[in-house]
Amino acid sequence: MATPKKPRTLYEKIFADHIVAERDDGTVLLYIDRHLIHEVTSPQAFSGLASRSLPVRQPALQLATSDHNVPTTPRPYPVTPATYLRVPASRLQVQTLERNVRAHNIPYLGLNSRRQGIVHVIGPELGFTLPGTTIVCGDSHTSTHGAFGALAWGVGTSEVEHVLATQTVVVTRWGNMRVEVNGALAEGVSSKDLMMHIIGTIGTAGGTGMVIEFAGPVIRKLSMESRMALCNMSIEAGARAGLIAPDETTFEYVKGRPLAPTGGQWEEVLKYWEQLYSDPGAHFDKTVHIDATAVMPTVTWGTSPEQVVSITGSVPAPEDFEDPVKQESCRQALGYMGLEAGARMTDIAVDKVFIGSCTNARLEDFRIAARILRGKRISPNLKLALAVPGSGAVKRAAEREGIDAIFKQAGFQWREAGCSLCVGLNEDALLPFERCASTSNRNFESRQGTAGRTHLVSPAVAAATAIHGTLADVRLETGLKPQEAPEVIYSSESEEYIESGSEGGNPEVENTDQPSAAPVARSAKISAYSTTVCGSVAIVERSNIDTDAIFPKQFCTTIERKGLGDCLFHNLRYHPDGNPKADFILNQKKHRNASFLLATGPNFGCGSSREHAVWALQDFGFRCIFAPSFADIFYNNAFKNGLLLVKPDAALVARIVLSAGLGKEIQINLADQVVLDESGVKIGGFEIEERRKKELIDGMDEIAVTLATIEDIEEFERDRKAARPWIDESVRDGWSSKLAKEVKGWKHKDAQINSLDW
Ligand SMILES: CC(C)[C@@](O)(CC(=O)O)C(=O)O
Ligand code: SF4
Repeated sequence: MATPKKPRTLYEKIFADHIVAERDDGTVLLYIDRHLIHEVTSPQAFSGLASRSLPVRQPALQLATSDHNVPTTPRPYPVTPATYLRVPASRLQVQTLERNVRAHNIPYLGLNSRRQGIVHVIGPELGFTLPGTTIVCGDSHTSTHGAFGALAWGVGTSEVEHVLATQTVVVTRWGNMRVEVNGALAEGVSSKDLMMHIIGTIGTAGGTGMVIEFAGPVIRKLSMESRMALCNMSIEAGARAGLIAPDETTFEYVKGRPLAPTGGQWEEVLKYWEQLYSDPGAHFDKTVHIDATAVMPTVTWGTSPEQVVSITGSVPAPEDFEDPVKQESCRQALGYMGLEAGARMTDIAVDKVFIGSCTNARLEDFRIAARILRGKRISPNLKLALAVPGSGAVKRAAEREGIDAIFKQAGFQWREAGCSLCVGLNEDALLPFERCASTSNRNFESRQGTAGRTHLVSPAVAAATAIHGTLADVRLETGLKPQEAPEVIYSSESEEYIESGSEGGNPEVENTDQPSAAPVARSAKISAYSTTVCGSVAIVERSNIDTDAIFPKQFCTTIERKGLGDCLFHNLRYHPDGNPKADFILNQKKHRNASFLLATGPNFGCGSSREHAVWALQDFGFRCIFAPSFADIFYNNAFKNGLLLVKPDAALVARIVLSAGLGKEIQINLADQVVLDESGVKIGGFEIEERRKKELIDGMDEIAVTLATIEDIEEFERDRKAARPWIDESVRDGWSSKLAKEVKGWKHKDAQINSLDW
């Protein structure tokens, strides 16, 4: 009798189908079916490839677009980046991408394409995103694509280079987390509110090291667009990826999309996709139960996506939190946001309203907002109400329905597609101290503009807010009676919702005692870490130090990876006039050459995948960062560049703080895993995965290691072609026939989708 198969989670199933090789060091080489590329996180990867004279292994499995830097003002077609992009750095970044995609024959939807848009909006729209596939992008919101039952996650630029060269990435196995949502969402409450409620419940590090599968009756009822908004913000909960098992809603959405399988292959594919669910009895390391009925329109009051409150609530006070770290974060956030504890959310006046971003710039979002805006005018106190569709396709579809007219009549500006005010890399940005209700995903300090203040909201709340000029309860606007639910207090991780699995444990550190791989011939090693490192320690008393704080967005337009030290903590370090802030630690003479940074709060490096944060820390001179915990993408990025990250225990923190307080230096010896005081006396030890330690000490070149076993990839590609031919064929057919025809019919046909000669 055959032994029954161990029940597997959806994540485990997709993962298993993409294993190219399991390495002795516990890592897995995973095949990537789809790679999305944008202009901000790819230039350094392409230069890396060029310096090795390597080709892109699978051009047809890439999809590139320019989205972050592009102006959203009217486009004078045919658009020439040289004149349309007025900011030189942005122009250079877009032109660099265009040069790279041309050189490597990568499908590209640029400014002249009617399908150009935010990378996470166009992937699904085109049918590039398919259930059961693995998808990566140098962008943390790649989690969006998990809405289709695709294993999709954000990677850093080093990994982008690895994917371009090998169509694989090196990963460790992540944990399984299930967020089960029961009850029902009330009217006026969206998946965005639900996700902010979840983040408020589990915290911004609640999903660290985990893939979150969203399940339960509420999820099943959500449209694909709402599922995308939900999965999009999984990264704001710290998760590696968000996942929803595909179902009829998914298949319906995918069917007929230009790059989706067609004909007889569709039936074949469905058979495979219908197996994509977590088996009954599959093990989850952690399960969170959410009662959707308790969710109200939810908004953020602070500078971290976990700092949420329902729209009927008020701004909390530091004393409302038990945890001293949270108290301090609250104090800092209130100061930054210019808010008084106790103020009612609906009394907070805003200067700007933004409906857009990869979270909420899809047709459904604009339909919902239009229903509220119809026949109304925005409040006179608003300086700007901005509607930025996520893609050209969303824009045209909305225009066909007359949605643009409703927005314009209400006083909104109706723009061309792009990331826009989500990150303000183009000209759409907040001025200092301006307050914005934004449907985007990050309320980090200075994210939307230096010293700008962001409140994250749903599209419905954004529309109601635009009308009132203050944050507004959309349910009152639409005549809905707010449900009588007790207010949820998001004071600390609400343990009663969370159930731990029987095995539990930290997935990142599993397999640490595996032997390491034998050294392989290397060509471009990262810096070795073979000797004791000494230096002074700079202490930053903050939690959730996000990569927007470490490397502010205005510098993300660089195509360099060197010389970024001056950008480090720029907004905290310098006044807007460029003068250093005397009280910031790195401006104090003794810390200008600091080698160590100690963050006292958890979740260092959360948020964006920008590897620039690591490059800047290193360029400043930091060799090691101490923090209670790190966000996953940052953790990977750091080690891939040779930056040591250490999670010290409380005793070691105390000793380091003591040394720093006395103005003394410390030393770290990685080989022995010890921290020493200035005179060489041990003040503590630390844990580190064996493989990470070895890589740092020996130096490593991951691409060379993978290329040394290229036969494994070739073999996997042969097997994959036999077992799941649709994965490649659907994109090849789509690009060369359906989309090619469409591009020909398009009057601005100059070079939008590269001529692909497959
Ligand atoms: C590239 C960058 C601006 C980014 O899109 C990257 C990311 O989220 O990983 C962001 O939103 O911070
Ligand atoms: S989070 Fe904002 S900047 Fe990043 S991809 Fe999404 S829309 Fe663009």
